[in-house]
Amino acid sequence: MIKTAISGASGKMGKMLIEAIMNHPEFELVAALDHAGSSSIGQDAVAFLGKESNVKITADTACIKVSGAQVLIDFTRPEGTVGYLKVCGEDKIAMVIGTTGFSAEQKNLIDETAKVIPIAFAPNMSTGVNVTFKLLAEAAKLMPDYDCEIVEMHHNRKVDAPSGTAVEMGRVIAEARGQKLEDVAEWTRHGHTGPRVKGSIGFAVLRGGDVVGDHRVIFAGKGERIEIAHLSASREGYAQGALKAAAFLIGKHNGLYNMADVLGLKDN
Ligand SMILES: NC(=O)C1=CN([C@@H]2O[C@H](COP(=O)(O)OP(=O)(O)OC[C@H]3O[C@@H](n4cnc5c(N)ncnc54)[C@H](OP(=O)(O)O)[C@@H]3O)[C@@H](O)[C@H]2O)C=CC1
Ligand SMILES: O=C(O)C1=N[C@H](C(=O)O)C[C@H](O)C1
Repeated sequence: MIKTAISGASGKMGKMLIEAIMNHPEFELVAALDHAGSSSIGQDAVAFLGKESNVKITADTACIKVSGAQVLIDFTRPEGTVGYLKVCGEDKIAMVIGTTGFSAEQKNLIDETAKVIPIAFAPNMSTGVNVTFKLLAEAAKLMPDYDCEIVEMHHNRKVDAPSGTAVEMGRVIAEARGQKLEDVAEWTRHGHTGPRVKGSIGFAVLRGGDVVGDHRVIFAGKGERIEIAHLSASREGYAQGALKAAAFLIGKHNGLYNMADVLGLKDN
């Protein structure tokens, strides 16, 4: 059994992960965390499923080690992840990080912590999105002159934009074209923008309702367009991917891994 701790236990992904663990024969929930101000502190971690367990949601990060957790799965906020990185780095506990919206400095901290523990870090843990990254790299190479635009839509509670997935799609496309995303990204357009900058990658962000996560990449050329889209109908795929990542980390050397490593999608 893989002894697993979940942070952000009362969040949308936290609950999805706890449910996935309860239904998985190889995983055991040993700790559930949330931030000190959360109204969930002290509640049974599986109460939302109408069940009872001996795991109560706590803000006390010491419980990760005390519970015997082998891995912490974190879907929270960057500032929360930073705190958990410190604890897991000190206590030598592997981490799966699904949180998005990190600054360059915070990403650097993930890189540094991966020198002392194994970390799987990905803005999207679904198989479909990670296969889509590969399709996008191929499309970008085959259509170097096509205008590329990335459109994403998410629910009205999402706090970071563009989504981590959309940014990663942009990075994959830019790198396939031998560019750096920061050099070619058009993050927003408003007012008299002038004509489209050749070679740029444009982003459009939509927010509304309970949309789980839609990503559409458009390659537009003369008289034609190719669109590659991924649509999530539930969070199940993200949770199952995170459990695959957690299982992958057990026994792995320190280092930073992504879902291509976990799913065996790396080019040889
Ligand atoms: N990699 C992937 O496949 C996916 C990534 N994500 C990312 O995961 C993250 C969480 O998404 P989601 O579950 O939808 O978000 P939610 O807001 O539903 O859940 C986040 C959880 O983290 C808690 N939290 C907030 N601030 C902190 C903090 N400083 N320290 C610790 N915990 C904190 C929240 O508490 P409270 O509710 O009290 O604020 C809540 O319990 C986002 O960054 C999202 O983009 C989401 C889906 C898939
Ligand atoms: O916040 C979300 O909901 C999601 N966040 C991730 C992202 O920013 O890419 C993954 C997915 O799109 C859902």
